Amino acid sequence: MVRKNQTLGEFIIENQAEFKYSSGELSRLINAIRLAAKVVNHEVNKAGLVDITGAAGETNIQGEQQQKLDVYANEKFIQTITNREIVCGIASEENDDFITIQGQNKDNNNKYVLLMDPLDGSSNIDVNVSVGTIFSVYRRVTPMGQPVTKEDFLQPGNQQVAAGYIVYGTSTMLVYTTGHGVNGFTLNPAIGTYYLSHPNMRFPKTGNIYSVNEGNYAQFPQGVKDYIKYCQAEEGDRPYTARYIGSLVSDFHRNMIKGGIYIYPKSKKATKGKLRLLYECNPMAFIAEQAGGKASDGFTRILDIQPESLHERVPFFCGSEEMVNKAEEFMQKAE
Ligand SMILES: O=P(O)(O)OC[C@H]1O[C@](O)(COP(=O)(O)O)[C@@H](O)[C@@H]1O
Ligand SMILES: [Mg+2]
Ligand SMILES: [Mg+2]
Repeated sequence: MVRKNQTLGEFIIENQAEFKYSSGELSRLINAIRLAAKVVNHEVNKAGLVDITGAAGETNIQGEQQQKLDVYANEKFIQTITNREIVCGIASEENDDFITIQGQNKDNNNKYVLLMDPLDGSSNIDVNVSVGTIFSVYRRVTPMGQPVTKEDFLQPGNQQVAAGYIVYGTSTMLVYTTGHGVNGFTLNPAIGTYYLSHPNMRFPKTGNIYSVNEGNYAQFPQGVKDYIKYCQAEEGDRPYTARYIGSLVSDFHRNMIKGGIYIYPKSKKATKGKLRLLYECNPMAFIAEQAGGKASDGFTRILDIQPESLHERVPFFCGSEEMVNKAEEFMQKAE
């Protein structure tokens, strides 16, 4: 049941009651994510002060320089969720391999695995531009009691039981779905409580915003070049407006509210695109579809792609349904 300004805690409890067989584990997991996000939010708000600025000095498996806030957020989410024994495994952008979580009695009786991008939009941390956290949850496929395996993480996105993101922007919001629509909660920092500020979020069917890093234009596939030219043409309701923050979460959030499309295509330097299927594209695609939007790699529905490795990348076209359809049309035509 949805009531405006309901707190996130109330929403979780009231919505769990709707699922007769629910054991409360997913609710406890969302609660733990809510808590970890508050801790990380506190540090994000200090970005710019010496101790939290700049590189951490390590390179992650993506070959990217880890920022101090990448490492901090990763540790806080893993710690908060491990301490509460709610999942049997965690995979993160910042960890080479998945982590097995055992209960106090060394058992493996938790049924969910969590995949996450602890800090999204890392290039924006030190320049005071909004960043985020992205998460995705699956039921394990291996039998209870056994340690998790890669198979528990390499599930197609259409098997997700929950997905969401936190955007640390002008305000801090937690937006998530459990497959029954998308709801957004804004944090009141004075009292540390999230309130339901955006019930039942929906992507407008179309819009006039396109988000793509045009600096890579020369390297883009012909279909993407043609679609960008289409967006810029002086015809009908075009030209559209170009908006690109460089934080997937923030660009997605704006486009979900105003109507728009975000594209991170493959290019000569990024032959598979840049974004990671498991903890960036799958969760955002699940949210997009639950909000009436669409997500593909230009041809195939993101949620139907069978993952092969933890950190694999895919091209990403996501946003208002009619705009993604149009972009796909150009991709197919240029094939
Ligand atoms: O600077 P580029 O190549 O446009 O890439 C920006 C994209 O990369 C990302 O920063 C990748 O995410 P991380 O910051 O989590 O690595 C996205 O948030 C963003 O949309
Ligand atoms: Mg990211
Ligand atoms: Mg990241």
